[in-house]
Amino acid sequence: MGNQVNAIDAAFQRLRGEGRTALIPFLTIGDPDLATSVEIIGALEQAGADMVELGVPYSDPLADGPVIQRASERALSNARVTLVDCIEVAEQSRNAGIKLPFILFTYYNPVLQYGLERFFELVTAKGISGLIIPDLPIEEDAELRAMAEEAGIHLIPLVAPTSNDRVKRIAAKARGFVYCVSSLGVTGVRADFHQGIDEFLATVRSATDTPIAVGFGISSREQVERFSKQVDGVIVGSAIVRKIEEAVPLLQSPDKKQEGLAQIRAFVSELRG
Ligand SMILES: O=P(O)(O)OC[C@@H](O)[C@@H](O)c1c[nH]c2ccccc12
Repeated sequence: MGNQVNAIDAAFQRLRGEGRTALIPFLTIGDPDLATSVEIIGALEQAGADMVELGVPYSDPLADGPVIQRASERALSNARVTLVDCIEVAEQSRNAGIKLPFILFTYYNPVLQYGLERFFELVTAKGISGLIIPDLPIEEDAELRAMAEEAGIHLIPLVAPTSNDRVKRIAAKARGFVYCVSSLGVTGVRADFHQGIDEFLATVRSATDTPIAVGFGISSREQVERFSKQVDGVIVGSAIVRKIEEAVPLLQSPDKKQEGLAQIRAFVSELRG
């Protein structure tokens, strides 16, 4: 896998040529069930998403606000979704013809429980191009980083407005993109962002040639546009997960599922503009 062009890099190159900013949705896999997650990923692609964060539900999502916490609870209670299930959803989505680059999003514990060696055997050649582990700081990620590089999977770091001098160290090692967290605190829709957000994004931009993306709190077209001038990608999670939550009754009734998927597609199309 080492010498192949990573799909995330290819996507950013294409977007740069088109003068566009990547729209990167996040969803919790297994919410409301595994088969529906494949269909939702298809709807995200149809709506114009450029890559997608596949969230592994976790019992203790410390960095998540109430919307994503509820999504994890639904996935864990309905289908007891595991790390393996999430990687199988990635594979099923590929087999369904979905081309989006996949970024596996997981807290560190499920990976540790599964075992690093086994984890990388599991994810290799399953169509996963990136990995985000929000609670694995660069000071502790050497072993996992080496294994990710070996597997041709980009370990995507997060930087927060408080990272200060760490920004340069984090950005220098970044692969895929640097995930710039727009605000302090947990995930969730916001009306405004960290007061120094513009300087922060400029600092990250000047610290690396790797693409940078911003996430946390983004829920509208105008917010996407506001950031599009400063970054290469915009990540939207809670606002989309909330739409999925609202659509769950439709998604779970066979004759109304398409209507539920259409609602999600319409919201993401609106974000994309
Ligand atoms: O939900 P928001 O505010 O749109 O932010 C993106 C976020 O959902 C996604 O990237 C994510 C989900 N869980 C996380 C935990 C930490 C950092 C980021 C995340």
